[in-house]
Amino acid sequence: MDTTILSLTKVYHYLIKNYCNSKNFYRFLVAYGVYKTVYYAFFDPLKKVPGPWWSRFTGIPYALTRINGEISRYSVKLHDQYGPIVRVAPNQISVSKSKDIKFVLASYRYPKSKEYMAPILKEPNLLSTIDEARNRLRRRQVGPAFTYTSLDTVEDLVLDIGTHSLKAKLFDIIENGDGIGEFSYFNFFQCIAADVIGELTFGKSFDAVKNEGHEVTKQVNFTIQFSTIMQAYPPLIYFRVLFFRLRKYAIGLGELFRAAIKRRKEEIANNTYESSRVDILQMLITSINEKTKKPLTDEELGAEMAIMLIAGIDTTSVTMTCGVLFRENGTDDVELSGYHIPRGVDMAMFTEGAHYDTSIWESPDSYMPERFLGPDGDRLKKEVIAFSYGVRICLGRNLAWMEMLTVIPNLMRDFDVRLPDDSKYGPNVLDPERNNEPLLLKDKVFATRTPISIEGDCRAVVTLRTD
Ligand code: HEM
Repeated sequence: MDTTILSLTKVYHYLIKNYCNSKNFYRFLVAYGVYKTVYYAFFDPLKKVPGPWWSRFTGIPYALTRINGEISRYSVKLHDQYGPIVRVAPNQISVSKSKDIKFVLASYRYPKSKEYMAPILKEPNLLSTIDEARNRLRRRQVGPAFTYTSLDTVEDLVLDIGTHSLKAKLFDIIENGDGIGEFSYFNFFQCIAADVIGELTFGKSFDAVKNEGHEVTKQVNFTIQFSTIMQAYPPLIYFRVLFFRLRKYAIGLGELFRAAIKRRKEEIANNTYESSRVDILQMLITSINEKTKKPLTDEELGAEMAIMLIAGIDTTSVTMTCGVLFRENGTDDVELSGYHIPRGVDMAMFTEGAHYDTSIWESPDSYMPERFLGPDGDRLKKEVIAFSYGVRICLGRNLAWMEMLTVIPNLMRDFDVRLPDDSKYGPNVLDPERNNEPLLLKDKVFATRTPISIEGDCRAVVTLRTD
C-alpha cells in the first residue's frame, strides 16, 4: 500500500512539474476549443435544434432554474424565443408542442429520466420508478383506491373534511370579526388536502383544518423542494447538510411514515386493526414486491406512502404542478416537430407550454372557463394535460377532481369571498408581459407551485352570503 501511495505521489509531482504550467494550460484550452468547434460544426447531432448559445456547452443555466424555482417562467421565455423544441443542454431538449408531448408520454417507450430516482429515498416508488414492471404492478396494487367506485365511499369524508370543517372554521372567523373575516386560502386548501389524503392513506385525518395547520404540510412542501434540487443537480447530495432546513422537514416526514407503518403492523399482529374501509397503507402492506415475491419492506412501504402525501397535498391545494416532466429517449431516434432527436437525448416535456399552444387554444393567456362549454368543449377538455398523459398519468386525478368540485362550490354557496383591498393582485391588476391579462400570483416552481408570499398574497376576505 505504502509503495503504491509513494509511486502515485511521484507521478503526481512529475505531472505537476512537467505539464502544469501556464503554457500547457493555454494549449489545453485551445485544443479543447478546437475540438468543440469541429464537433459542433460537423458532428453534433443536435446542431439543428435551436436554443441559447450556451446550451451547446453546458446545462448549468437550465439546471439553475430548477434549483431556484424559476424553471417554468424561464421555459416559457425559451419557447417564445426559439419555438416548440429548444436545446437546453448539450444532451437535453425542452418540448412544448402538445402533439409531441402526447406522443412521448403515451407509452413506456420513453421512460422517466434517471434523475427521478433522486437520492433522497432509499427505494424508488410508484412515481419515481423508471422500471416499467414495477410501475405497472404498483398502479395495479394501489389503483383501486382511486377508481370512482372506491372514491364513492370516501365522498362523505371529503364532504365532511372539505366542507363541514372548513365552513365551521369560516363561521368562527366571521363571528370573531363582527361579520367580516380574513383567511389564508392557500393554508386552508392545503389543510383540507392533507386531511383527506391522511384518511385515505393512513385511515386517519391529520385534523389540520380543525387545528389550523399540521406539520405534515410543511414537511411535504420542503421535501418537494429538497428532492427537486437534488434531482436537478445530484452531486448536491454530498452537500446536503447545507440544506439543513429542507432536510430537517424531509427527515420529519420519513419519521411520520415509519411511525404509522410500525403502528399498523403492531395492530395487525395484535388483532386490533379494524376498519370499514381498506386504506392505501393496508393495500400496500398486503402487496408483494415483483422481484422478491415477498411483502414490501418498511423502506418500500415508506417510499410509497411518501409519494401519496407528496403527490396529494400540494398538487391538489394549488391544483397545479410544475409543468416539466423529464423523459429519456432510450431506444431509437425520433422526430419531434420536424427535428431529428437522436437516441440518448434527455427530453424535458414542458406540459405547461402545451397549454399555450395557439394551434389548440384561442387566447391561451386569458381566463375563459366558458371555452370548455362551447361546441369545442369536449375536444378541449382532452387537451388539458396538467395531470400528465398516457401510461404515467396521475393516479390520483379522480380524487383531486372530487376534492376541487366539492370544496369550491360549497364554499361559494354560503360565503362571499373576495381579495382584500390592499391585494397586489386582482382582475384589474394587469400584466403587460401577458398581453395585459391579470397579473399572475408570483410563485416558486419546484415539482409543485408554491406562492412566494403565502401570508401576504393568499389572503381572502370572507363574509356570509346574503342573497
Ligand atoms: C390537482 C391535483 C393534481 C395534479 C395537477 C397532479 C398532477 C400530476 C402529474 C403531472 C403527474 C405526472 C408526474 C410525472 O410524470 O413526473 C402525476 C403523477 C402522479 N400523481 Fe398526481 N396530481 C394531482 C393530485 C394527485 C393526488 C390527489 C394523488 C393521490 C395521492 C396523486 C397521485 C399521483 C401519483 C401516484 C402519480 C404517479 C403516477 C405514475 O408515475 O405512474 N396526484 N400527478
